[in-house]
Amino acid sequence: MKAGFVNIFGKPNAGKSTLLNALMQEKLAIVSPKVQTTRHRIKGILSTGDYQIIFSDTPGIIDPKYKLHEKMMQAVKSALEDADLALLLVDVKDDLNEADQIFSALRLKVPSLVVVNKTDNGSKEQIEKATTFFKEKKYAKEVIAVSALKGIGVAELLQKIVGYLPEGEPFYAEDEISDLPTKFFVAEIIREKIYALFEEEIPYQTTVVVAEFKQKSTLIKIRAEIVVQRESQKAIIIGDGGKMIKQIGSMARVEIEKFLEQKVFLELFVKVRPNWRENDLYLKEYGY
Ligand SMILES: Nc1nc2c(ncn2[C@@H]2O[C@H](COP(=O)(O)OP(=O)(O)OP(=O)(O)O)[C@@H](O)[C@H]2O)c(=O)[nH]1
Repeated sequence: MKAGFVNIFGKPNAGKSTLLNALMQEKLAIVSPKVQTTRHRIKGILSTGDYQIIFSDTPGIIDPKYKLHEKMMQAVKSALEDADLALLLVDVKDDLNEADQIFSALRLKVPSLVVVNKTDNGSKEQIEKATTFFKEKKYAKEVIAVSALKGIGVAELLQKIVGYLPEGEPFYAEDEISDLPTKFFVAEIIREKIYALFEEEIPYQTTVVVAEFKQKSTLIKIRAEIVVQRESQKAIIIGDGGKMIKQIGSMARVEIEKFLEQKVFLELFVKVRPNWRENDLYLKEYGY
């Protein structure tokens, strides 16, 4: 039996969450075309009869600009210290030198595999160039090209990962897929819909908290709060005659029901918490 911890690093938008979901064959991490969608370390636990891998998706590596960013980077740093293997993810079209600088600066002590992602989106030459480039780097044990989105190369990557895991007993029960509470995933699904429905700034000003999660006879009643920084943002989230918040609610409900495999009654409220991104108490309350 093999068991170990694998952490996924990379710049915002490299496709870390998509790769985690592809490896897990389950949607755990939310995905959006906007950068900095992931704010926490999300663990996905993949168990078979032969191995258990505990994957951890990290927020993209960035320079902290506000306190929420600092918390996000602490999540990256804490991930550096506790893995058996690191996956360094890079978009095939990214600036390779810049990615190299970021990966070198991590000073990883654990073995790492460079994963060149989005091969469906790159030419043969680009894929080869990126692969050759990273093969020469000291920190790269191996370089693997994948498309997380299309699932190309993901099974091969999984095989390689297992090869680097230490022998050991599983850390979690076989039916656990994450160490994060269900409430967290529900809030994340709602947050994903906000990323999908709103332009530029709104998603970054917003967080979601599940205030109530109750099993009633035939359904689960969920009350969630969408937290924004200003009244004007509240008005945008609600929309004309409540149009937008209804849309968030109906999109999120469909997906939450799929995730929980149960009928859900979802109530959404918007709360204004001035400057929550800079406030330690709020950040703590919202799980950062
Ligand atoms: N074409 C293509 N797009 C991909 C692939 N993997 C991810 N994407 C897209 O890239 C965007 C970012 O993907 P995410 O998985 O959210 O990226 P991330 O690295 O977790 O991003 P952060 O949360 O900002 O750190 C999304 O629009 C994905 O659909 C891929 O293999 N091919």
